[in-house]
Amino acid sequence: NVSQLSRTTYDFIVVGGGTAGAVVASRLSENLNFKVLLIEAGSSNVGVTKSLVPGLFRDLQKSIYDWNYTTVPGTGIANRTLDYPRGHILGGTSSINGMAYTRGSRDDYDRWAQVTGDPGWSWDSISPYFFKNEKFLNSVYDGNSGLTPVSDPSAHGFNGSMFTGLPVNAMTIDQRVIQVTQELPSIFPFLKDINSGTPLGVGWNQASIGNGSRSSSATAYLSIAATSRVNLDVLVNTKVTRVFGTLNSFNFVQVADSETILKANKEIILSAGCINTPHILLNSGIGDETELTALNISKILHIPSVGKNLTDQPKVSVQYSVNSNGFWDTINTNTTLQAMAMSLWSQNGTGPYASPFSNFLAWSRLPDDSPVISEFGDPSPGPNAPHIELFPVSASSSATEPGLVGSMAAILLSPKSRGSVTLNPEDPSGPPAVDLGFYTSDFDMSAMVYAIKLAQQFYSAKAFNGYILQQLSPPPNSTVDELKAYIRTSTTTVYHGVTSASMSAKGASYGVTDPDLRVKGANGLRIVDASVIPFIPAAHIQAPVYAVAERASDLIKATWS
Ligand SMILES: Cc1cc2nc3c(=O)[nH]c(=O)nc-3n(C[C@H](O)[C@H](O)[C@H](O)COP(=O)(O)OP(=O)(O)OC[C@H]3O[C@@H](n4cnc5c(N)ncnc54)[C@H](O)[C@@H]3O)c2cc1C
Repeated sequence: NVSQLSRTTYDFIVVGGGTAGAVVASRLSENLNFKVLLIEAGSSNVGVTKSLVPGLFRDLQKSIYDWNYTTVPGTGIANRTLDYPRGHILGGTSSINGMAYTRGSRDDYDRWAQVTGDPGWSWDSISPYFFKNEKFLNSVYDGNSGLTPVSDPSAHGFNGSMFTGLPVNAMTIDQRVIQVTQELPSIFPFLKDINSGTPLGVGWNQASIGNGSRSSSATAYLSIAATSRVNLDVLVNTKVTRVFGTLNSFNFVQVADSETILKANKEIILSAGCINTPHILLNSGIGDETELTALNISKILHIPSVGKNLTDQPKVSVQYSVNSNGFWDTINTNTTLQAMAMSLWSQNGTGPYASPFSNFLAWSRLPDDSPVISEFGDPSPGPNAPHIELFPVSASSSATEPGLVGSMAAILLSPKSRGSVTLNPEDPSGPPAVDLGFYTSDFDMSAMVYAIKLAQQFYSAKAFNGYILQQLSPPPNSTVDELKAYIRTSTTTVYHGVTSASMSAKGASYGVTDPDLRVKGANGLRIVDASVIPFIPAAHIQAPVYAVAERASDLIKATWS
């Protein structure tokens, strides 16, 4: 609580104790001369058991641990709205996410370096930060099929902060997935390690789970730092409403429901995530001047890119009836099994609840001679980067429709479409308008049609004979137009929003921060979270965010040491 703080002036104030913010606060407070304040709008993660149990991660959505955003109706998705969860708890979205831990391709980061003019963002430069983030655990897989999940040890850190590892529970289709890589190696080659920098093929999933429990930025970076360092204060249940100061020294923070103004002598670091960081900036008068004026917000800095270019990856599911109960559906439909799973997890972190949603991820590129690329161009950063991700799940894509169903999620990793975060004119300080812009680019729609066909190819391998009975949705033999209609009416998202306050090259006429993540034109204000990512990587986003936060911490320390 603000009134309990022993001081109101710090060296650094980190706004948002989420994935990135917890890392930055923890790393900065390693220097005992720095007084650091971390402000989180949500509650503490301590005692929130559901956040620790991997198999219960969906229960955190639409709870008090979620900001509960909803997108605006999307023209490309049949005017539907989508839920847009964001973590409202220490650890932020890393405390509620699906825990897949993937870095993307080396080409993704080399493009970041190229567009920002900073070689420090290249794959070779940022890789040490991936290693610094992770403590890869050798886990034991419980399958009796003779399979052993594999990874490449040279691609991993073993002494970092956050637990990562391979699957521990055998799932119904594991053996068949491996058979697909043997049967169709030219389309679905086996990939030894999904985090090697060249993620093309089918590999064992890696997740931010250790000893059966979720590892979040709060459990990994804050639990020890916050309790043992007198130079780090953590405020929870405290919402920052705006930041202000002079352009030479942007160093004051205002919070809701308090008269107290907090001051950062050195820097304010905004880590409120891809929706709330632009929301705070806009409410602070940093954004497009015309749009701010229309909302009666005094312009402090004209930066038109604030809230623009929001990028996310659309997801569609292909569903099948299958002849045996899948791993998750068996549990999701049976309360006795659920109680047993919880009991096993509570005793020693084992059992089905110690698992993420899928044991495999598959990545693929559109062929070089694809008509989709010749017609619309190639938005991917290079030949090592997949356009499509598939993850096969031995369950329905929706926990609310369980049964004898298997599904394949098809994700477009390299969308061309862009959305936005804008203030609600009726209530600028209330929830912003989140527009994902899905399928406003024709590339995305055509690439998603290809992705569905790729998913069908996967499950039509002989390896699935005797398991897959019938394609349920989209209807088998759908025409391209029917597939497009299915895509529009069933697309959801993987919640990987980035780029809403992007970094760009020094002196660039677009972008919000310089490559060192300082807001252009405002001394003392930095952004460190998913918003600054200049192009979405072919990845689930937490590992990239962790690497950004680790590097940013070093940049900030170097500035002030
Ligand atoms: C349901 C779901 C599943 C996902 N699954 C995966 C997955 O399996 N793998 C993966 O890699 N990624 C996944 N993601 C995405 C990934 O977790 C996020 O992209 C990433 O964690 C974002 O990190 P961040 O630091 O930018 O923001 P966050 O982690 O969201 O941190 C922002 C923090 O700031 C706080 N905050 C916001 N506004 C204020 C304010 N005004 N005042 C004070 N505090 C504030 C928030 O409460 C939050 O704690 C998933 C996301 C969701 C929603």
